[in-house]
Amino acid sequence: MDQSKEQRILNFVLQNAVRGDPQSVVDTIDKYCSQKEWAMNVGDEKGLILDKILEEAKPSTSLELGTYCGYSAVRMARLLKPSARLLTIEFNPKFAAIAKQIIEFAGVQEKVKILEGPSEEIIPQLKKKHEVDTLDFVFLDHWKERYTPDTILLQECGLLRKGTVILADNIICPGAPEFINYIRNNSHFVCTNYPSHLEYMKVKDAMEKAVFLG
Ligand SMILES: CCNc1ncnc2c1ncn2[C@@H]1O[C@H](/C=C/CNC(=O)c2cc(-c3ccc(F)cc3)cc(O)c2O)[C@@H](O)[C@H]1O
Ligand SMILES: [Mg+2]
Repeated sequence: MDQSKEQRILNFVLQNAVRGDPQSVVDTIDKYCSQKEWAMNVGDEKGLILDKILEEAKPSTSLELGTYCGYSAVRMARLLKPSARLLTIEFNPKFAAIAKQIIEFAGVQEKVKILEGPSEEIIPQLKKKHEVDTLDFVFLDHWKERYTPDTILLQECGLLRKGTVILADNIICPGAPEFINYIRNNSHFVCTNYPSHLEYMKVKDAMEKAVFLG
């Protein structure tokens, strides 16, 4: 049975990146996906926006929706302080298995916990089962039509606090129009748009930051 693109990305990392060096893992995935096979990682250009917003937030507890191969999990974990934690939710077991190996190869497995399953099931378990109090940072990069329901679910579960930063990928491409309409018209959030480009392409994209006001 021939390999999947995600398995080819994993193999390229195992053969070309430096074990224990998260920056080399990020750079190696970007190299593969810009030169060999496109993949839906947040990428290097939007990755720098993610880096800056994450560093400003200095989060202790972060959540990512949509792990995929673990590129953004490694990218974020490399900037977190030693005691900080990143929980990342992925419901495709094949992608979760790839991400686990990439996260371990990068040496950030102490900071990152992959929660396998659909976000709508796992989010309500975060407080009791995963000992989360409130979230300092949330990265939305899963199915775009799920950004709004999951943001509402996070609020309903009491996981947002005054100042929680939510950052959403793909506001233009593929687009999340329903989320943008919801979040920009919600007086409990202050929104900022960050124009950029689709990963590894010249196509326009953007990220949206929404800070919860409580
Ligand atoms: C059911 C909702 N709950 C979920 N719970 C847990 N994991 C979920 C969930 N949804 C999706 N996932 C996972 O998140 C990932 C999905 C991400 C969806 N992302 C995109 O569609 C996407 C797509 C593009 C894109 C842009 C231009 C194109 F021409 C083609 C594709 C670019 C991006 O940056 C993207 O993020 C997968 O790993 C999937 O298994
Ligand atoms: Mg994306």
